[in-house]
Amino acid sequence: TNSNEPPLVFHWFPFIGSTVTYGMDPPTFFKENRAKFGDVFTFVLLGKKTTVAMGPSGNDFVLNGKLKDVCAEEIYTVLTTPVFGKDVVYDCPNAKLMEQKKFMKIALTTEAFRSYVPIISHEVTDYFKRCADFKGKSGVVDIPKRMAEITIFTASHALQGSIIRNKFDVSLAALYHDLDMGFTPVNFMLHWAPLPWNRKRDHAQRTVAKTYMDTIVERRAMGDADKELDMMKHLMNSTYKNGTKVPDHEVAHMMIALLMAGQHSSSSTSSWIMLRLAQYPHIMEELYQEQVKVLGADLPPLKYEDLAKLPLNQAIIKETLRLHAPIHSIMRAVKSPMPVPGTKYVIPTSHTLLAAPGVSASDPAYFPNPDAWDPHRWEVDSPNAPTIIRNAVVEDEEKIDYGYGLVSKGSASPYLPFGAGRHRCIGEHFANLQLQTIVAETVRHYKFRNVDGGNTLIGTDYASLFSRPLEPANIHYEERD
Ligand code: HEM
Ligand SMILES: N#Cc1ccc(COc2ccc(/C=C/c3ccc(C(F)(F)[C@](O)(Cn4cnnn4)c4ccc(F)cc4F)nc3)cc2)cc1
Repeated sequence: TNSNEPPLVFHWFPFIGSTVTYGMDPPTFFKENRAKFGDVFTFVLLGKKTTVAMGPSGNDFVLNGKLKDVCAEEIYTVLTTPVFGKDVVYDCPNAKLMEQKKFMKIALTTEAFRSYVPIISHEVTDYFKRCADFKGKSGVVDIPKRMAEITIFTASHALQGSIIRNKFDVSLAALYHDLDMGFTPVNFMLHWAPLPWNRKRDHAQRTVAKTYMDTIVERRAMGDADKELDMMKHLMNSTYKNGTKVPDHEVAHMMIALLMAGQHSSSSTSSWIMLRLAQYPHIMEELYQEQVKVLGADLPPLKYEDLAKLPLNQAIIKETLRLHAPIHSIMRAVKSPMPVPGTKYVIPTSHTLLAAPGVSASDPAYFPNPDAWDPHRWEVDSPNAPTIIRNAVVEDEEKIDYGYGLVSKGSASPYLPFGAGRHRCIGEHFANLQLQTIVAETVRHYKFRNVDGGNTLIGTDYASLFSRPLEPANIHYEERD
């Protein structure tokens, strides 16, 4: 390596480099090499020199990089464009993505959220009634499979509107599965290869996009009779700054992108939540008591306003995302040599940059007893409260507007499950609403515990694009009388 490049992780074979050790368990790989080299080091990932920049300053370096220095679409487009479709997200200039995020964000209003809570509650209750795996008063269930179904129904109905939800019968669900097959890290390399899953992906993308485009035509014909407050309706009526209306195919492709985003992130997170509640049944009991105390023993149907009155219910999602963030590696291409502040390193354009916000989220310097899943740590006076809260240093987080509203730069924060800066997530509030409603509804129906009654937790599968629990992950459920 040149004198001013970061240290290179030792590896035996060129091209393969550290791909396998990294790919099997990224967090361990990051932690072990951080101990050796500090917050900035380089490793070879499928023949590409990849420089990791960790800790709050590393997160800032990568996530708040200037447009002239770092590029997301160059890395991600090979993976996302065949799945989402052309002209959206990473298949267009960043300025166009910023406008698309503005359209998406405008549709995610409080008024829309108010209508989503009963929709999601109903989908969850209905699912538990219909699902064969939950038919007995008690039993064992493979929870990730069930949560994948619950999230696709709740997300498609709320985010995509009832017409698409009703089309999510067997056919669309099967097509969604084929689309999903193309959403794998192997396609960072083999996206072009005429492999069976890539042909299925391409057929599914065309078919799903056509279903959406037919629905757009259907709804346009309905005119004012169509009262639903969903994303599709809003995107159909959006116009770019240069005056052009969003074309139907771009609406369809953005809807697929949002479906994929929402599905993978929420089904992984909700699976981890349920596994953690089975690991710690007393927390599930506390959640139930919190609702009884705040909403009354008759537990009236959940409303949007109720969610803000259930702090432990909210803390469950925060704590689960702290230890189980679905996106463990955020990557950028380097477009011009980048000096790393406070070091002598200059990252050349031949490298890829990688941010791993999850590493600082389990750093004892910021989170005492970091590996403990302790939702109470988010209460201010808890012994495990994050350092930033304990010092009551309420950083007036720097905010910046990239064209889709003010977002926190998050530059000093050790907890960034939704990213930060230009590419920050716009689905955070929807995800929290969806997950909080699913959890609040579930604790009303069931008590969970590990099948063996112990307090172990299953391992993580890092081989797919979003880290998620290894499967099958069985838990024991018992109907709450
Ligand atoms: C627990 C749930 C979720 C988590 C943890 C999550 C996480 C993230 C992260 C880390 C990023 C930044 C990616 C990068 O910088 O390369 C991101 C971006 C994004 N997410 Fe999410 N997300 C979640 C749910 C959602 C949902 C429900 C939607 C849509 C309704 C969504 C849509 C997006 C979009 C459009 C971006 C912008 C990508 C860009 O600007 O390059 N996400 N998300
Ligand atoms: N051999 C081997 C071998 C090698 C390596 C490995 C493991 O290596 C890696 C490396 C990097 C990554 C990156 C994850 C990654 C990035 C981007 C996206 C995304 F773009 F898709 C997303 O952000 C997703 N998203 C956002 N919010 N919710 N979902 C998104 C944005 C907008 C949008 F509209 C829709 C979206 F859904 N998704 C996932 C995963 C695994 C294993 C094996």
